[in-house]
Amino acid sequence: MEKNQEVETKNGEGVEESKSLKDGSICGYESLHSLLSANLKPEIFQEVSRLLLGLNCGRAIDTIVLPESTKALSSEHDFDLQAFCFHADKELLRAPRVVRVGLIQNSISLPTTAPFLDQKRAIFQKLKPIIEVAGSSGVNIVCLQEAWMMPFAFCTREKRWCEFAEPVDGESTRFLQDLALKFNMVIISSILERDVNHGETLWNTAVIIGNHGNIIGKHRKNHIPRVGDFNESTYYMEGNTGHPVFETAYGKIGVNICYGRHHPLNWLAFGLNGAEIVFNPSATVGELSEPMWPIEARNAAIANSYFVGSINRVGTEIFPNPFTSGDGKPQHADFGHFYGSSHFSAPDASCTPSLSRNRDGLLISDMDLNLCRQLKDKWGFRMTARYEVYAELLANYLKPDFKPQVISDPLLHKKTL
Ligand SMILES: NC(=O)NCCC(=O)O
Repeated sequence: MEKNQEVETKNGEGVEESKSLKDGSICGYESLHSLLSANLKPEIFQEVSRLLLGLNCGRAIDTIVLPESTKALSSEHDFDLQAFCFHADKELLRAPRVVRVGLIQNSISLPTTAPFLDQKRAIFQKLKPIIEVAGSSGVNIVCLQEAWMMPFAFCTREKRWCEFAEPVDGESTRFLQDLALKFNMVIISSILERDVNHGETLWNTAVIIGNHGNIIGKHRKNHIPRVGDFNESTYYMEGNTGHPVFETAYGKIGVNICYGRHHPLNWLAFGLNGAEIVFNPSATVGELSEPMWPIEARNAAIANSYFVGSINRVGTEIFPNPFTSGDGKPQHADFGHFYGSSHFSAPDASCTPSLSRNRDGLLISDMDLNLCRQLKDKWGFRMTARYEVYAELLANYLKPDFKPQVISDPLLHKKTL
């Protein structure tokens, strides 16, 4: 996107007005990367990128040049399209295991006042060409954002939004199963689930659709936020599916749904179960979490020697009835801006630039999964970790009579003479 000229306007005091709050851009740029690239001298930009994005196999992360016809489709359907490649070192006894992975972020399509069925169908219609571009670009595994099939209405606390919930084999899954089969692609679909066999209970669930259009399994969100307007505990309970890793045709994958990314032990559990890629389908807003966003996933990728694919919703969703945040501030009708910025992190501490902060997008990356074991061999985190010590601490911590292990300076509470 071109630098938005409006950003130059000054307010009464001659202070540059921030456009970021108005259109979701960063001072008129779609992403931090595009802002830096447009404003820094090339040699300085290169050095800044090295520090911000790290190096993969000793050099800046490679981009993949996609065909012009693919780029034309992204223009036609107005979504950001970027493609990268994570390499691994060549091994003597193992062939490279390169998979192509995609992340899709999107805004909702119709206002939240439209009939529910129209809203859902409009999202399907918007996503189809993006998923098709992923499929025709050879993407093996694609992950959609959290609760992609509905507006993120959990801020409202209104129960009528529960109508969007679907069984694991419901309409949204069937829509994606056709695409998975057509493109021989694994699809991770994060939905609001209605478990009809257990009293119509609701869950926040990722459905893993195999490349033959089959349902491999599901995972339910482990950690439910109780922060800001994320009133999700009004709708569903903490998940009961553990930390499953799904062995697919293209590698072992796990799904750490949104708020689970703040819990290092949640990330660890997917790693202990052998995940090679963990997806983090999310819905989060700028004011609350943007400084955390580039750090947590990257840290998880480093600490657990796997790849992470982070996906965030995009846009501002406005609801019919205003609500308050219980903080004494005025009532409002939206969550704030979902800032997109989907990206990949690798076990060697490198990461891709982020997708747009204010537009739909498809991020593609090739990744050689051999990098996971290579980083385990290099850093040995699995060997240097002291699981038995942590296990003992956690077991003690869970006891009602737990006392924190604090050794106080004996002089601290002595009266001075
Ligand atoms: N959907 C969700 O869990 N959001 C919580 C906010 C955050 O974790 O940034």
